[in-house]
Amino acid sequence: MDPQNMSVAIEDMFNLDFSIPRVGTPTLESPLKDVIFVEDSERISYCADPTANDCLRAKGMPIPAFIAAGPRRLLYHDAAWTRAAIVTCGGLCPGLNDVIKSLVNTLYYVYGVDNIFGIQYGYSGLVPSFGLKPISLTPDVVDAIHTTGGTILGSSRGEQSTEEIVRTLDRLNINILFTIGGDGTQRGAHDIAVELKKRNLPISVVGIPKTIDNDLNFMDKTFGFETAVQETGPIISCAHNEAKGAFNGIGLVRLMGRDSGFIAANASLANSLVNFCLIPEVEFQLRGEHGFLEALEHRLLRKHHAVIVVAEGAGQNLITDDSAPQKDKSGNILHKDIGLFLKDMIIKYFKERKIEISMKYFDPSYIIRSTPTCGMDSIFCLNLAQHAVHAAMAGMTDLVVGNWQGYFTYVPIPLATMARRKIDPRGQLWQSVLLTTRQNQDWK
Ligand SMILES: Nc1ncnc2c1ncn2[C@@H]1O[C@H](COP(=O)(O)OP(=O)(O)O)[C@@H](O)[C@H]1O
Ligand SMILES: O=P(O)(O)OC[C@H]1O[C@](O)(COP(=O)(O)O)[C@@H](O)[C@@H]1O
Ligand SMILES: [Mg+2]
Repeated sequence: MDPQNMSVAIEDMFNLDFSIPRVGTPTLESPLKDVIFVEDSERISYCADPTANDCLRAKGMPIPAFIAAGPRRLLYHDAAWTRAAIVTCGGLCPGLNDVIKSLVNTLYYVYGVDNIFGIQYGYSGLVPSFGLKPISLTPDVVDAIHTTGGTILGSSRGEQSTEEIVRTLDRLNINILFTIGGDGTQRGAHDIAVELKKRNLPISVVGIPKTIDNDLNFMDKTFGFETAVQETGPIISCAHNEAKGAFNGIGLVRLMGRDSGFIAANASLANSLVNFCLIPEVEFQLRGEHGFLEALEHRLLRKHHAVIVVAEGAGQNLITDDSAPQKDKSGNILHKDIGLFLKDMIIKYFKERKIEISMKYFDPSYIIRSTPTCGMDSIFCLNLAQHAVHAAMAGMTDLVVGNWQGYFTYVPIPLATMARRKIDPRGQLWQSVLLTTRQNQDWK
């Protein structure tokens, strides 16, 4: 089993439905030549261990497995008549433009779809009262967009009426909607797919999962994550330089990670200059024998410098101000700022102890997420988009493209969004962070 994935209990795995719905029966011969078509019966097992699967088989139990991604021999949508729309929602993430470009190129060059529309500013672009007209997308328009960060379509948060979105898709004669976004976006995409089914409208809704926090379920990684980790390199290096450049220097770096600390944990491994990594999944105390501040003091006495990486969702239980919890327009809880809180607490603690320190604080969150992708991530975006187009043309709907143990998969949206993926404190990733930072050496 995935040692990092605590979110879905193994006993619940057997009750899950891995099948992907279709908007209709595919009957059209695919125009693709010289490719290896994938049958719907081809599966990617959830559990990589063949012995475990044999055990399940022997007991007559179902083997949890994803439908394999890839081109289908028979299509539902007729390329000549197909009108496809692409929307990007939620926060920015490296790779949005790579995905848009690859969707357009695959639709246009591989399948021959030449009516492709970009929906502006997220789901608001599908609500007429916002007055945002779809823009026409061609290979020429998207030619070099992968070299810039952000999204050429714009994005947004905030609730929009599913009925209105569906009415717009119907009025625009859209056959396929590609939704590039995180858990919120894909929940919205599922609502759209349900409403389309209710109205008997054969429009495929296919998601490409975006989350810089890497917290979507049933996928090993999401696009942009690798770039985000890479982008932390120069910043952590600067924090280290600042920390070493002064007696008792402290470099404190706050990274994104609302509820899951994957960026912070992986950044601590990729840049093994980090001495303390704090994540939402592992609670800690500030003061007392087992407190973080005592541990930091212990470290400073030994080495006279320290680099701390804190994920934005870490230590929320420590911030006990009376202000009401805040939410963003999409209903996501806005965490209190653990970075600034820790900075103040550290300064106060050492002042009380009359120990001179030099505190340097870094918050690179928006710098990291608005950059273009790095090499492997660009390839990942390209592949995700190609598989999204294969699924859509075959008439599949209500799915996101995933990647599981190196294989591309089609994941039903309700599965991908049923729970948030988090770091298992007993799993290999966190254990490796502890071995690398050796933070428990100071932190008893
Ligand atoms: N539970 C939900 N059901 C339907 N739509 C949702 C839901 N949560 C968010 N959305 C919509 O999806 C869009 C993006 O959601 P958001 O949470 O901001 O970003 P992300 O997709 O990155 O999680 C917003 O327009 C939001 O209204
Ligand atoms: O400031 P914004 O635009 O609301 O976005 C910030 C949030 O977006 C996130 O990056 C999550 O976005 P993802 O959907 O990409 O996972 C959080 O880590 C962060 O709190
Ligand atoms: Mg989200």
